[in-house]
Amino acid sequence: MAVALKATCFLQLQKKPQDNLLSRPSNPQSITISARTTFKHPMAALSTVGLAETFTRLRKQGKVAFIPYITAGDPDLSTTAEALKVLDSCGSDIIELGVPYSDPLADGPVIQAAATRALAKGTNFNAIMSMLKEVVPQLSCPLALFSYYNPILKRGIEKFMSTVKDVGVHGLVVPDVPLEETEILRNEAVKNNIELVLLTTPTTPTDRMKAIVEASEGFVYLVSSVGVTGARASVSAKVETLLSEIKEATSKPVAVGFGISKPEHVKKVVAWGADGVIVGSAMVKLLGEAKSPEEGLKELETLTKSLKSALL
Ligand SMILES: O=P(O)(O)OC[C@@H](O)[C@@H](O)c1c[nH]c2ccccc12
Repeated sequence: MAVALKATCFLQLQKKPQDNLLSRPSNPQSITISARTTFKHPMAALSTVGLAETFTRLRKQGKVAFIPYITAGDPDLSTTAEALKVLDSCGSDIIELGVPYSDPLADGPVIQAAATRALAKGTNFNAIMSMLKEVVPQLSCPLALFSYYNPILKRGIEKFMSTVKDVGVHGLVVPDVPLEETEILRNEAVKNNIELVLLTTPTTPTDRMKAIVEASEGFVYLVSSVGVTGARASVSAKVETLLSEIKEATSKPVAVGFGISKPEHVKKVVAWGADGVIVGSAMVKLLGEAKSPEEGLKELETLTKSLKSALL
């Protein structure tokens, strides 16, 4: 609703731009437009809101963030572009987009297979960036890029960060960067106004968890269970304790991922106090294993709506 309201306000302001550029809109909910503002796309101004700000807005509304993950280029990049729009229009609050990698150590069979298919199709970082340059201005929710550490080092941290920023990405998740090396990554991320999200797990020692939540930007990613990504029959009850321990250490929002694939999983994690729920493998499976891209997109929409409705 809030996004629709803001979009409506924004579109109203758009009606006669020459009248609105300098006037102060009467409705305090409307966005104040300065003479310097240039309009790329009616929703473009909305996508300038980052991860932390998104959580702040949702917290004020008493809402929990719905955060889907998909692998770029699976089944192909044009379907990825459409999937981002579907996920956005179905009410995703943040979207995680994975850069396919040949050695995805933290991923289970579903996302590993997606990465293999995407790489086999020739998906590469530059092609993903070109796609995002077109698609991000059409999204109303922020994007968090998912990449393993090695491709970032190979491209050069500075170059990687500035390229990602240029296409309008707000966040970055690097699941395999050692905490000791996040400082370098964080410095470059901050320079480019990118929010570097760090992960804590059920086996992370308390002191290390505290250092992670202290350094994490945007939100804290709580990995719900040991092992790799993949839909589970149920979400570990340990998440409840882990969430309260983290919330004692920080007021930053905490989103839970790994294994979440059904509405009942979402309800449980919300009841335990999560600020966001992350769903990856269940989404990736639908997109990558469907008979056609169109069918995959339809199934993606159905699953997103059913999981999102569990949040309301
Ligand atoms: O796939 P799952 O079990 O729904 O978990 C989310 C996960 O896919 C996504 O956040 C993710 C994709 N690749 C990762 C690697 C490490 C940690 C997390 C991830």
